[in-house]
Amino acid sequence: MDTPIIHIEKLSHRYSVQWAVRDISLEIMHHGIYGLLGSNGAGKSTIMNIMCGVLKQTEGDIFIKGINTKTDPVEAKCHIGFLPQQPPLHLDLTVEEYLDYSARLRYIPHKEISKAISEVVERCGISHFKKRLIRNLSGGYQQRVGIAQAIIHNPDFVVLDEPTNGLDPNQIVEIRGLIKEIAQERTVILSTHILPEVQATCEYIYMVEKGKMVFSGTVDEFDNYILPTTIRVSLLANPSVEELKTIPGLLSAEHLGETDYRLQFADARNMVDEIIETCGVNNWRLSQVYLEKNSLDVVFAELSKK
Ligand SMILES: Nc1ncnc2c1ncn2[C@@H]1O[C@H](COP(=O)(O)OP(=O)(O)OP(=O)(O)O)[C@@H](O)[C@H]1O
Repeated sequence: MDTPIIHIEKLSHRYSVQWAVRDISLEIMHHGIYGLLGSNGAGKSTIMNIMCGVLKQTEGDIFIKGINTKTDPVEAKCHIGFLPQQPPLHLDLTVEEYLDYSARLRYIPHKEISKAISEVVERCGISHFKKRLIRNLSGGYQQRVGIAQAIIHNPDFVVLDEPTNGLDPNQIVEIRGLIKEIAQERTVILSTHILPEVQATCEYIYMVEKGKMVFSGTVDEFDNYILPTTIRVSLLANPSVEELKTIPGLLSAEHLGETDYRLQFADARNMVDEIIETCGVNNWRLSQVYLEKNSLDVVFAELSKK
């Protein structure tokens, strides 16, 4: 069997007396973007800091490509790239000087540093700013430099803590594009509490609340976490709500105005066929029918209560 890129086993962490992370386990086998979701104070940064070896866990183990971060931290860190919530930039260095410094920290052999810098600035779209002081770059470009330092040693596993925080909408789109590119050949875990970000970038979601894992699944599974119970229909024949009660399984119906109705079921997922059939038999002239899904905000709020 292949070795997972990251394997977390029963991770717990306590700051003095208070547990911030409790019994988290997960395993990632493939490249792509994985979202770590959770409200403020849920434990995301703590988990990420432990994954990257910035913080030593109270209990549990983390293996990066089979290497235990606790017993072989230096070897494990060769495979990890990290962009913390506060990018560790040196504002008075140029982009090139800073990346040279980052490369040395990553033990890239001296002869290979210049090539590594050229490749990473190209990849992150900052070649034209190589000689510029970091303090004179916009927030979006500073974030690109932060991502560049995280991947300069070509790690398989990259952790990005709220990578689009504080950026304007255009910069957010650009940084998301860059993250998608780098995730083609790596596993990227990013933390956020911005739900559209998860929808726009992630393939898989882990959600933590009060330090515990409350959800693990695909974005579609997250989307469908709360059972849809309502279906919207447009009926050109304008039947009365009373007449609609012949639809099998219907709990209640509401007339929303003009030709629009909301139909309520215990579980609305498989009711569309029944509705189409009943509308046909009664000649209600169905012109539109769709399942009303819960928004990601509603799912997030529901999971936050767990
Ligand atoms: N150094 C620390 N000492 C004591 N408690 C801490 C420390 N760092 C974090 N905590 C506590 O641990 C819990 C988890 O915090 P953490 O920063 O990991 O959450 P988070 O999900 O990253 O939040 P945010 O989205 O606000 O960054 C919180 O209750 C926080 O107050």
